Amino acid sequence: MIDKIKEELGKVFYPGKTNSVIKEGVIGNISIDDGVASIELLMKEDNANAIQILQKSIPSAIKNIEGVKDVNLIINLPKHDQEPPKLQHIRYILATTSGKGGVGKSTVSVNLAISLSKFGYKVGLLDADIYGPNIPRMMGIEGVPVALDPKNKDKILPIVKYGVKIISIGSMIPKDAAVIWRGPLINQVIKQFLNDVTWDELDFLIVDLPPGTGDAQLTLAQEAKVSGGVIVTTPQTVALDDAAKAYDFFVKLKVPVVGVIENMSYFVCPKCGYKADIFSHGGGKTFAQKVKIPFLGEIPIDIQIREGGDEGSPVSVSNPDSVVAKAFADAARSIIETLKNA
Ligand SMILES: Nc1ncnc2c1ncn2[C@@H]1O[C@H](COP(=O)(O)OP(=O)(O)OP(=O)(O)O)[C@@H](O)[C@H]1O
Repeated sequence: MIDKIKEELGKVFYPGKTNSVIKEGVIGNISIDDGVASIELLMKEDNANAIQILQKSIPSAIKNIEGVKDVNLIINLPKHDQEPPKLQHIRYILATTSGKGGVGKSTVSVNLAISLSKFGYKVGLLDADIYGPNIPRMMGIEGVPVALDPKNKDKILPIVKYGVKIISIGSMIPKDAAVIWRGPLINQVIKQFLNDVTWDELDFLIVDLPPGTGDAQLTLAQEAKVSGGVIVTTPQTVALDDAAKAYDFFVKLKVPVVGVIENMSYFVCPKCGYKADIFSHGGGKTFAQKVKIPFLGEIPIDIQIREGGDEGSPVSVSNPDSVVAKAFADAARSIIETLKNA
């Protein structure tokens, strides 16, 4: 069967090249165990676009071979001799990510940032979701333009709201403008947001990454030493499958993962108190236990969260004593503990 797999892989083009993945030399070990074909992908370049294409094209090329029930693609990124630099003025960089979109990653980022700021820490929030920058709306700074730093015209001043210093591409482009970003531009924006913003001294910089395993993740991990990755997921299987991929990518990028947070974990009817597990329940905790990382808690589906996000007044500000605001604060506390013990 392995010969047949090799034959099929010989027909899969390496993205942007005229050679197959076999000829490009990016296929490592191939094995079969109980119908699951494990294929090692030995990337020679940090090319998130190529990885994303191959994550689809390789499994689809071999999944119809007789006897193949499933495909497990093991991605190896190229080795970098140099460690990413530690940004001296920032004590901890936290990166929030999710496998799937719309699971509440930005909601978690803003509420963690506000919780940390309320504990007395100096906090920055970098919106690296270049394709869908939601942070300005959620933090109530939509339409507020960024300004150059009068003390250093090469730098941009972050916008301060709820005690958090914020930078987002959403503050630099007209609202509703559709932006087409290619990999190198995304890299450039993230580099500039890290280095050309007057953050001053920060205890925490929270980086809200786009969903998935793309250029933003790669660039961040190369440009700065990330202290901890936070995975946000909803409890249903499709979201958890993608969360596992996001976790795997952090591991490949040598980003220590400080925990998983299960958002939209359950719903309690405000009228009758009935608890419904709309998207199932508990998968985030099970996943955290499986890969041995801290579980940061369950955030219920709550109308205050959605309203707070839409109105630019996150629940940690508008209703700090609510169950959900306390859950975000508890998650922030767990992260601090993990970082202190690292
Ligand atoms: N626990 C929750 N209860 C109710 N609404 C929520 C909850 N979490 C998030 N939402 C709402 O769901 C929507 C998506 O959330 P959010 O933008 O945080 O997701 P995301 O994962 O960052 O999405 P994207 O894929 O755009 O990056 C928002 O309207 C938000 O207010």
